[in-house]
Amino acid sequence: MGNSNRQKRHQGIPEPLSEAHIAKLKRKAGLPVDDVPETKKRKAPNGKAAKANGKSKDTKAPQPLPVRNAKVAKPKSKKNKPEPELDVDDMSDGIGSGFSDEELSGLDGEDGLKDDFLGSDDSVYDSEGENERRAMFSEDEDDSDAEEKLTAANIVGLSRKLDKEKAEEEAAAEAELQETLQTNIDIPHVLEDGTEEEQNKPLLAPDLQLLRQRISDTIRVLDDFATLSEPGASRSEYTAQLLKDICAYYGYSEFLAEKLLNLFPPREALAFFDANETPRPVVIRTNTLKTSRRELASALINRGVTLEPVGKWSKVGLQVFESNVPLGATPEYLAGHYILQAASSFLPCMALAPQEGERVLDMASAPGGKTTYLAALMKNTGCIFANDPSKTRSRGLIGNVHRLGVRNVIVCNYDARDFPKVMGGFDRVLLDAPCTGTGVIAKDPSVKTNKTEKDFITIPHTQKQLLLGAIDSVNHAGTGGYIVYSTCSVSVEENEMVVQYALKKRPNVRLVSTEIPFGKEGFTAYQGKTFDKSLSLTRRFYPHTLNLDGFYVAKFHKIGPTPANLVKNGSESTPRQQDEVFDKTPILADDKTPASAVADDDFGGFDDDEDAEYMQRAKRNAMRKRGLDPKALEKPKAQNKAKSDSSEVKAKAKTTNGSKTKSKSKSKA
Ligand SMILES: C[S@@+](CC[C@H](N)C(=O)[O-])C[C@H]1O[C@@H](n2cnc3c(N)ncnc32)[C@H](O)[C@@H]1O
Repeated sequence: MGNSNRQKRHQGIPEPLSEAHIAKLKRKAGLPVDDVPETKKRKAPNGKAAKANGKSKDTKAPQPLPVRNAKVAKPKSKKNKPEPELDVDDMSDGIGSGFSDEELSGLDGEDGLKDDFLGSDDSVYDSEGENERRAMFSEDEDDSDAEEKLTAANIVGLSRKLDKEKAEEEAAAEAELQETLQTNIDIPHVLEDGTEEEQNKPLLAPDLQLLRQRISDTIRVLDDFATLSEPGASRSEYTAQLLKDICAYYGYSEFLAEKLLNLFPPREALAFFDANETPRPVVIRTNTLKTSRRELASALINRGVTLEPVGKWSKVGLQVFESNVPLGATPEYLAGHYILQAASSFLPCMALAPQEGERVLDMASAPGGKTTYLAALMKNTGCIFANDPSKTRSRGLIGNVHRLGVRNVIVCNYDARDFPKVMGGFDRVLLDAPCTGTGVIAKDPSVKTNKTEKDFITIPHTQKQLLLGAIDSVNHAGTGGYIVYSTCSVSVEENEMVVQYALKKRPNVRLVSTEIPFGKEGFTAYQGKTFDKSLSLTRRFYPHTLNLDGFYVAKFHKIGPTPANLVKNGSESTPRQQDEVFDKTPILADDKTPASAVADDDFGGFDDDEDAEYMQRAKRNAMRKRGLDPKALEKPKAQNKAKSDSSEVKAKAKTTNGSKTKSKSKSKA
């Protein structure tokens, strides 16, 4: 079995829906059958080309003029390929473009996905051409025409005669077709009969096969509404029926099904709902801090694990095709040579592109899949603050950091909305935001029913606050100044609307390319709302096109400090940030103030006051770099002293109060 077939089976890209039935009906009615692959007909001897053109026997379709170069038929055949509205270009750019990874070649005997990833079969066009050429010189040709054919002078006349005949026959066929259209067309009966009350009765045991058929029929009608809709029925009636059936068939709340249905054209929506029923492939990320992909692949293959490269775009990802061993318990896993991770999780890290030696903040980091990837990209240099307010989830993060041999991470537990108050000056910030999870329904089907309208208000609200915090924590003047915002949701409320909000509230940031060469562009308009044009630089990833989790990635560049008055004046400011802006862009060592500029000129002279100012500035910078609030320096010494005196007294009092108190104060320390 080739890679592409395996990929299709395991990655669960939904099969395009069968059009055979409607094609049959259309042929019966003498309608052109544009969307049905004609593979079999093309292979038929003597290439009955009239059939391939969608004309039935009965319509006495004219024979086509002989075509010497059979390849002219090719574009037409291509047009006739089934069109499941999938992101073919994206697939070929991304996963499907062949993993000719030198590291892996020969390890599992697979060259990766081929160009026929979607099952296109160009070879049929060649065989069609061959048949047509043979028919042209066949002994069955009419001898009575032979003389005319051989007379060069008659060629023009003959050609005109044939053209005329052809035109007449075509006109007759068209008239017949119109007549058939009026009388014989088989319109699927999709809309439910009965009163509204009867229609709303829940189906106790829905017949899934019938439901599926009706969903397919409804989508066909919506695709070709003018021809296939019942007289007098409106498009919205069909859409309502589709929504109802999708809820019953896949088990979604009507609220969520409608939200998701609105994201796509109906046929693509069906592919999306189908893809949510199939698990995404198991993927492992090689921990390059400890091993290479080649070494890891060979070790796992020796253990009976069948692997495939995830894609050209990831030099570390390996897709697990089959495994007889538990992947979370192999010696390689325990030694930290890999982590089990969704391929989509690579994307925001790749977009952030942290550099060696930088200072990075991972704002919502547990359980650390992305933190540890960032650490590997930075080759364990620089410093990553891995934050997550959930201490329980942070245990997983700490476990991963240790297991994977990461040495440049500091774990902290803040609500990241407060982060700019805590510290700043980061070169890059990753905000992999908490979200509704509408991109990972395959992993967590409870999302189908447990997400309410309220969630799509409160969660985006938090996301907006977090994103402003991320922006205000970045140093615009250093090597980076980048912020990546990502969610595993496909909803516009959590993606484009959050990004649009940040652009409005922080004019000191711009969207830049994620540099991810696949995925769909973010929306620049949606349901009557328009967003900044630069939103097209953000990327949407869908399970039905790329077989990745549904995911969203936006990358910002900060080009200046946040104006201090901005939040106060903003009409939609969020409650937590109404009072102050905490832009922690640090004062750089080489910042010139008028005082220091004078000092430069006065080289050699010493001035105690000036030195004190320098020292104070250096202390403030050092505190910021250590993540401390430099305002603490400004507290009057006397007050500090009084405080420390009183705490000394308290501590002394405690030590005299027996061993229990002693151990308590020790553990506090
Ligand atoms: C999508 S998960 C992060 C996954 C993580 N980046 C990884 O790759 O392993 C979202 C995280 O946001 C955290 N979170 C929720 N509210 C938060 C807040 N106010 N500030 C920071 N993190 C928060 C959750 O605890 C959760 O761990």
